[in-house]
Amino acid sequence: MSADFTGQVALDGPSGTGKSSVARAVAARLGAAYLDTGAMYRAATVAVLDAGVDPEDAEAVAAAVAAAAVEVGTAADTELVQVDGVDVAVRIRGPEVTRAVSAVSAVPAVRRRLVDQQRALVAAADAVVVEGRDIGTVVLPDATLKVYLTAAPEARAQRRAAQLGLTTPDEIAELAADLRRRDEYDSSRADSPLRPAEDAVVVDSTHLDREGVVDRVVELALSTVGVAR
Ligand SMILES: Nc1ncnc2c1ncn2[C@@H]1O[C@H](COP(=O)(O)OP(=O)(O)O)[C@@H](O)[C@H]1O
Ligand SMILES: Nc1ccn([C@@H]2O[C@H](COP(=O)(O)OP(=O)(O)O)[C@@H](O)[C@H]2O)c(=O)n1
Repeated sequence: MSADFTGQVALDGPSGTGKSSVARAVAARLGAAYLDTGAMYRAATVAVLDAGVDPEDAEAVAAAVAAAAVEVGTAADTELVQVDGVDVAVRIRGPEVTRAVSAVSAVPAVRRRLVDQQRALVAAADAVVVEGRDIGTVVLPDATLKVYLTAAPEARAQRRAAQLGLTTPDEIAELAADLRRRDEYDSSRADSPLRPAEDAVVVDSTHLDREGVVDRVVELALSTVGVAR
């Protein structure tokens, strides 16, 4: 049994490496809460699009996000994502939001607002798994365990295509291009770029199945139990 883990697991990495599915399963195994910070940036993007704002207009983006109430749940077995009380759990995964989310999440005022919210949610939990891009580097620099998930670009594109039910070569090429564009945007932005924390354990999931990655992260988390930090 693994009920005795307390603390925070930070799980970072680029798109399609398995963060969401692994983080949820690890949280369930550890009896921990789960926080999907990408869902928060996606929900903020819904607010920006609904306000009719250009996602590249940083000032207008910051104002639109400041005026919206973004709410996410922290249970591993349900997905609650709301903007101003409206359920957007399905909409945040659509192509319109995916295209605009990197521009919205590069705006420092947006990040400050959501990071404050993320830290408050984390503080309310004895044990929590938090996934994103900057959890180990910025949001929780003292996390109990930091894992950085990687996978070969082809594997990531294939997984995402299967998840979205895309089959034609054109659709898959467009998706691979979108992953490259977001990798580049997220890694090169000035505020909180995507990169592994110095003390993160890097796990390459290219040749591991999902359960293999979950086992590895749970094992790493349990190895921290009883270890003073
Ligand atoms: N190790 C793995 N091998 C194969 N497929 C995986 C693996 N990990 C996750 N997946 C699948 O890949 C897709 C993308 O995973 P997801 O957790 O959404 O990634 P991320 O949150 O990093 O974007 C999902 O359909 C998921 O079930
Ligand atoms: N902690 C985080 C999480 C996500 N993001 C941004 O939000 C976008 C969507 O995150 P996500 O985790 O839902 O993306 P996928 O990996 O599911 O495609 C990323 O491409 C980043 O631009 C971020 O900047 N910081």
